[in-house]
Amino acid sequence: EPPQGFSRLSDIAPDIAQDMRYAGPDNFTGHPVPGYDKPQCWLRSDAAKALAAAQADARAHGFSLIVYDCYRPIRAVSAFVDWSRNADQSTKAAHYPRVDKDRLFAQGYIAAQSTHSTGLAVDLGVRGWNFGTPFDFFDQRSWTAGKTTPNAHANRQTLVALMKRHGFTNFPREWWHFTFKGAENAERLDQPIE
Ligand SMILES: C[C@@H](N)C(=O)N[C@H](C)C(=O)O
Ligand SMILES: [Zn+2]
Repeated sequence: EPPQGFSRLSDIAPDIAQDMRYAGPDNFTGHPVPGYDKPQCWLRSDAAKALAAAQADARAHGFSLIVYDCYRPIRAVSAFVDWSRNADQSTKAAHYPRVDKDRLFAQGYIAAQSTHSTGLAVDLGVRGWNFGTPFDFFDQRSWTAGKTTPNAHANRQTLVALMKRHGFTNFPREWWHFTFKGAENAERLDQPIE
């Protein structure tokens, strides 16, 4: 069960697609991440309701959201730190071709104290849209205002504007990462998603 004050996004917004990357091997570590025992999006209920409103807004404009990560247990963040210090480079080409993996935290692409652990951050895109780079491609080309095609730039701007209308702020180094109001000072949790 989600912690007190949290909801399963599937209960609040069942038509938002979920591709929970850290629950399986298709992520920058190349393995399922500790703490993600089920491929479910959990969020603080206020953020989940705001995301449901964003999805209704998106639908009214002819598109639909897909989430990649929501609440992230602290143990998962610890696993990311351990991964950044090990010698495995198998995901470098797909996820961090121009950054040393042990610099990903210092460069801001992964947080050692993540707002995801509060349940007030979400990584997402739009079904069928091209954003110029894939989710979790840690590179200047993924910066929201970074160099990309006109279409991808327009898609990023549309997503940022949509999310802003519903209380979410984009992280300028990752077009996919958004935080809801209050995320910086909220409690971080370690309950696994199970
Ligand atoms: C790792 C990436 N998906 C992400 O969420 N990055 C931010 C900075 C975080 O780890 O909180
Ligand atoms: Zn994120």
